[in-house]
Amino acid sequence: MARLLRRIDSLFFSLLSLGGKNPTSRICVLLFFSWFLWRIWKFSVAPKWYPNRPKTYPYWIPFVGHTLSFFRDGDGTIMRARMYFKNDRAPFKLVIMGETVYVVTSPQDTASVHRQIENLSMDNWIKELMVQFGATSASINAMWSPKAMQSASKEPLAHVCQLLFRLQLNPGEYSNQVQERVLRKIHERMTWEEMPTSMILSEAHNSRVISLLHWSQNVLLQGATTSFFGKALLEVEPELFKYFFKFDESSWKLSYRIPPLLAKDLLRAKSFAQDAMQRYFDLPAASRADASWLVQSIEAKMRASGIPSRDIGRLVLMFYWTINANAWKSSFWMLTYIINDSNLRQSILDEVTPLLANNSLLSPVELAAQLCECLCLTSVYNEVLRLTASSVSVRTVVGPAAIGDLVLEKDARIVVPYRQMLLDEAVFGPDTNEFNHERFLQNPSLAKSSSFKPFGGGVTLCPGRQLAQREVLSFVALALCKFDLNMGEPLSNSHRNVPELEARIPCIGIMGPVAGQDVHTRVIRV
Ligand code: HEM
Repeated sequence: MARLLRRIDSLFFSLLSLGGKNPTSRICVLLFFSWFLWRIWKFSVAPKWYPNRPKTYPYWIPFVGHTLSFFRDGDGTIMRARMYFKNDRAPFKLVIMGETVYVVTSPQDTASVHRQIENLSMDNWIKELMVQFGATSASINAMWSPKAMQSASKEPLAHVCQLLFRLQLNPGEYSNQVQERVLRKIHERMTWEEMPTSMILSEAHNSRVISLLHWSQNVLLQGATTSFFGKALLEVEPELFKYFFKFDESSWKLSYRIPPLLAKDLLRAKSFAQDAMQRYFDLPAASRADASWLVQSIEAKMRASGIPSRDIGRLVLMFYWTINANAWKSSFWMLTYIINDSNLRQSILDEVTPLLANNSLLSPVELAAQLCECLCLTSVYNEVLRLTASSVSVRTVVGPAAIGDLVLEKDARIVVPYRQMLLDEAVFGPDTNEFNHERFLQNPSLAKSSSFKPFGGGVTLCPGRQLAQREVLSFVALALCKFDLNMGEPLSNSHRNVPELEARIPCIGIMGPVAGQDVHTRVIRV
């Protein structure tokens, strides 16, 4: 050891003499030497010194780490890191804006993250999001502080809200009520007369060319917004969807705390949507009596904790985002793939037409339940989720925690990017980057694979997964059976037969198409 130190010492002085007498060159040499030592230590010595810590994917600039490459192409960065470590799928470390982020890419390690409920917590991330959503510290304290404990179980209000969501959405009486409302709304909107004019690109007798993007957005958001919030929210702000979509497109900047100067688009859209929410919560309760049990219960508990309308609006926008960010995108991708393949479309029509012919006998919930039994339709749904979900779970290490033999640093962040498993060739086959509607049909057990987790897992497993599947399948079946859909002639450069998936921008749910790309569909009244 002493010899090594003497060598470094003499190397240091030889390098310093290289800089000559000029102070600037001496500083440069010194900086280079320090950087060189840092690299050797960080990526050659430390991994051997601490074999029980996850390895760091090498980077060039301290603090900056992988930030730039991650924001340019998050998924690509994670994949390159996985390949650098010979695809052994052991957890590894990235450095993003100076912060340690452990990345977990195997089903076994994901299950281990889900099991360590006490020491790997989601709370810090939710608290940060609340700050990013602009709630005051007094309201955030009210959501988390012991003073605001709401229930006999002594859980903070933030956890009570999570429980309320699960109660409303997990199968049971409350879930039936909300599903009935959402699905009925979707049925009402899927008629020739109810097509919003904003999505119609051209019109002739009994035939229209429409934007598939706007159709899926409009129907799915109308259904969920009026069912969860009642009529008043869209009456208070008829332009809400426009700003919500702008917000959703740039919402990744919020999750990654991008400075306000580089996030003006996000901040403008967010403030507009929050203002609408505040005006909604300022209305007398009687004019919002048709809101869901969930929204009424959350509001009552927040008011009881002294949270004002302004902050209720800010916090509830987070919930609105969770409810509305994903299902319309799955609907869009499903219809896109189906109308591009006439054999597939016919197979699905063969399955669903008899069910819709009995439509008058079946309630929307009963119909949706039967659609979920259609093998071809659900295989397409699963394949769309597999190919387009970029879902992540985010946790913070708050107590002693390990994954296998690897010990995790306290306060570090853990990210589980499920896409790394959803595209695993060893599980899903060599054509894993392609849409293959027969994949789940030929091998139904894939839907139960531990690598197929588009809805996350553990205690935070998405409680909205049943509603999501039912609304998406209802929309797709109604679109195919009530209209004759064909690929429309392109009316602008935005048309693509199959748009590109926006996989570069970090996303924490279903990915949308690249901005400006759409599908122009000819819809004929039948
Ligand atoms: C295709 C559609 C959807 C996808 C892919 C999806 C995905 C996810 C994922 C991956 C999580 C887990 C996040 C984590 O572990 O940290 C999650 C949580 C959640 N999702 Fe979904 N979701 C979808 C639709 C919905 C819908 C329609 C609703 C509500 C109506 C909903 C409500 C929630 C809620 C409340 C949570 C938080 C659960 C908790 O923390 O306890 N989701 N979702």
